[in-house]
Amino acid sequence: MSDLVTFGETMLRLSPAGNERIETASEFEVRAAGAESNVAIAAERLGTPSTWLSKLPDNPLGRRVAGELERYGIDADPVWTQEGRQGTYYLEQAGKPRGTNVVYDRANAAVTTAESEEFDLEALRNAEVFFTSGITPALSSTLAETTATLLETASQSGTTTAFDLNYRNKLWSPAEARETLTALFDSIDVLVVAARDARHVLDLEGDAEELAATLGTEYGFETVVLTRGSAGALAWHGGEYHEHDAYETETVDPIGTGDAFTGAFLARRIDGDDVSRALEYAAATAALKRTIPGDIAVITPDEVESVIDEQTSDISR
Ligand SMILES: O=C(O)C(=O)C[C@H](O)[C@H](O)COP(=O)(O)O
Repeated sequence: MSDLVTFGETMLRLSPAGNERIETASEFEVRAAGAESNVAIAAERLGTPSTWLSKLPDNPLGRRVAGELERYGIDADPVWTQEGRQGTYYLEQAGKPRGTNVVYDRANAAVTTAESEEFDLEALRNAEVFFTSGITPALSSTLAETTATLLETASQSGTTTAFDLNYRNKLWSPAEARETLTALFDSIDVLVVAARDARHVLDLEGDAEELAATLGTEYGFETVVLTRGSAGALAWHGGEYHEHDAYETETVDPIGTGDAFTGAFLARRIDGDDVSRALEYAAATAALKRTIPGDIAVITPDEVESVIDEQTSDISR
């Protein structure tokens, strides 16, 4: 039985080798990548047994995804189907002035037809925390309904529900996202949201404390975690604020930073840490993730502790 159950799409991520452009690249690195499996793996690596629920095409591409996720020790428990595609995304990483670009190829992915009856709802009811993100309901109207049903099912059974707003501009408009996502808020206990999305998507104003408190009181969340990139994170919990700076990091691959942060935060909350300590852990895990290629936080608890204790060095020998 897993303490954390997550639900969402995992794609194959294809990135040109050696900083080539997508247009001209002849070699692509292939990795599994998806917000909800990234969160499950980060939590699992920190000692929280985790299950990822999804739907994959029963073909070599789907098996490529499941095989990679299993390697990290999570219970990858997808529904297998003969219909639908394996979603992919192409990632071209670049610094200023170009910036990183993502090209999605995920229409009609197998997961877009996933309905709640296809999943083991007992796993969800027995979990400590159920997690999904704002990407999932953006993928199809069926998935928007399934996301709502799974959140309600978990919530009604006393499972804590956690949600990362994860706004993706290439999937829907802020107004569409606001309408769909705010309708889910009633069944969500813990909201993680980037400060820019709180402003841009949820249409809120104010500084970080005002944004978090407005969300907490207006929607009745137990905890709101506002992420602010290199400016750190702020949490509102039961009317109190907790803040943590971002740790210094040399970025090799920024993708998956938010998921690593959330996976670590949930793992530590499940383990009984208070919000401040969980934030510290989350910030350290996020900093480590940025030093690792791929979406996935391949980290250990000792490494996270070392970042917190500032005992990291250039060479360990
Ligand atoms: O499904 C999508 O559209 C995704 O974007 C999957 C992403 O690779 C991760 O969710 C990384 O997101 P961050 O942790 O915010 O960097």
